Amino acid sequence: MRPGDIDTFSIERMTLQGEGVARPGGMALFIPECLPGERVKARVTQVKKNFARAELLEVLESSPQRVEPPCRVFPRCGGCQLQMMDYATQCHVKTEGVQDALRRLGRLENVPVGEIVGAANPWRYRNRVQMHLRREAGAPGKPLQMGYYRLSSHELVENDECPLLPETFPPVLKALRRHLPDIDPAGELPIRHVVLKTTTPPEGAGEMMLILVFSAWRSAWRKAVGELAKRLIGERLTVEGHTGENLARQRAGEQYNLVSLYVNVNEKGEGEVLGPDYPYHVSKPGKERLTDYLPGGLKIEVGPASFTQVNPRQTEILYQLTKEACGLTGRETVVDAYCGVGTISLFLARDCARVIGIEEVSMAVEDAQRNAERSGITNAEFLTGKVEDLLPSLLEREGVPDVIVLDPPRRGCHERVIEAIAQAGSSRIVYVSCDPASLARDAARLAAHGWQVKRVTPVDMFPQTGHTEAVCLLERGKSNGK
Ligand SMILES: C[S@@+](CC[C@H](N)C(=O)[O-])C[C@H]1O[C@@H](n2cnc3c(N)ncnc32)[C@H](O)[C@@H]1O
Repeated sequence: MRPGDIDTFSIERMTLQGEGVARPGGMALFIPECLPGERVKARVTQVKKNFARAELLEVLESSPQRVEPPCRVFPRCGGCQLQMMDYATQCHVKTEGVQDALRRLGRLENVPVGEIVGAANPWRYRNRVQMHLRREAGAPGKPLQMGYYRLSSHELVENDECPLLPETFPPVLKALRRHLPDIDPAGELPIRHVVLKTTTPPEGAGEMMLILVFSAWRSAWRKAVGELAKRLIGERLTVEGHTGENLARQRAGEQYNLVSLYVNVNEKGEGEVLGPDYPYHVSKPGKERLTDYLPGGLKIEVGPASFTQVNPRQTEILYQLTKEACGLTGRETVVDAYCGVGTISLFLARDCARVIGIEEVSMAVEDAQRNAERSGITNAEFLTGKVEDLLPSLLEREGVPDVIVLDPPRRGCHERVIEAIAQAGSSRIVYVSCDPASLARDAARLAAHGWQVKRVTPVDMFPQTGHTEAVCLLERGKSNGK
C-alpha cells in the first residue's frame, strides 16, 4: 500500500473518532466517515509502520445505520465525528469504545461496562461554545470571520447555525458579526476567540455571558468594548461597579438575554482558549455571574473562568449516577477532587457528613463557596490549588475520607494523585471521566495498587461527537489487571 493508491475496502469496526477501520493485508487502515459493514472506495493518504490512513471517495455499499448529516459543514468543522450514523448506533459505538479502551489500553479484564445512557434529545444540548475569530487589521469594511477550526488545522469553518447549539446562540453571534466591525472598523482590537455561555432555568430562556478573548490588552480599548457591550446587551448596565440608567441603547429587535460581557486576555498563541486575566467587564446590575440550576433545586453562580458541564440534561443523569456510586448513608466524609464550581460537592452534601472540594481555578472556588452559602449548605468546604499538590497533605492532615470523587479534565489524574490515593484506605473511588483512554490508564494504575473496577456506566454527554463521559466505581479488592 502506498500514498495515492485508490482501492475498495470493507469496514470492520469504528473508532470513537468516527473513523472506520479496514484491514487490508492485516494492516489497520483508518478511513473517516465510514460505518462498520460498509464497502467503500478510498484513496490512501498516509502509510506508517503499523497503520495507514485514507480519505473516503465513495460509499459503494452503505450501512442501514447511515443517515444524512443535518449540518451543512459536517465533517469539515471538526466538532462532530458521528453525524453520519443514527443515534442508536452512535450509542452502541460509544459503549464499545469504552469497553475497548479498558481492555486494550488499561489491560483490564472482566470490567462490567453498562450500556451508555443516551440523551433524550441528541441536538441543541450545548450550553457553551468557543469560536475562533479573525479580522484583517487595516481592512475597513471587511467582515469578520468566526467559526470552528477544521480538524487538525487552523482553517476557519464558519457556521453560526451549529445544530448542537441552543436557538438563542445564533442571534448573539450574528449581532457580534454586525456590531464589531462598526465599533472597530480598522480591525485593531486583537480578539482571537469568543466564548458564549448560557444557563438552563427550569422554565424559559437562560441568561447568557459573552467572553471576548484578546491576545493583548490596553486600557485605551475599554471605550470600544464598552460601546460594543451597550449595543449587544442594551438596557441598564454596570460598568465596573457603576450602574448607569439608560446608559445603553436598546437592542433593536434582537431576541436574547445577554447579561454580561467580559474581556479575557490570553497572550499565549497555543493551548487553552481562555487566559488567566479578566481586565474589564460590563454587565447588567447584579449579573456579573450567571445563575444556573442544578438537580435537587440547587442554584449555582457561574463566573467567566468557571467550568460547568456542557450538557445540562445529561448532567442530571451523570450526577445521579455519581451519587449512587458513592453509596452514601449520611455519615461519610467525601473528597470531591477537581470540583469546578462545587456542583458535585453540593449535590452530595445533603447525603453525607462532610464534603471537601479541591479546584485549581480560584474564581471557581469563590463561586463554589458562594454557591454553598446561598444553598444553606454548611458541611462543604473548598480548597484552591492543584489536586496533586493538595490531596497528599489533606489525606495526612484530615485522615482518609470514605469516598474520593475524581472528575479530572481529559488528560486524567497526575501520577501524584494516584500515588496518594493508592496509600489511602478509602472505601470507594468514584471516577467521573470525560476520556475513556485516560480513565483506562488511571484505572489500570489504581488496579496495580489493589483497587478493583466494580462497574463503569458511560453517559452520552456529547451526542454527534466521538466524546464519551463515564462514571467508574472502584473498591479495594481483587484487581481486574492482567
Ligand atoms: C471536568 S471538570 C469537572 C468540574 C466539576 N466536577 C463539574 O462537574 O462541573 C475538571 C475541573 O478540574 C479543574 N482542574 C484541572 N486540572 C486541575 C488540577 N490539576 N487540580 C485541580 N483542579 C484542576 C478544572 O479547572 C475543572 O474545573
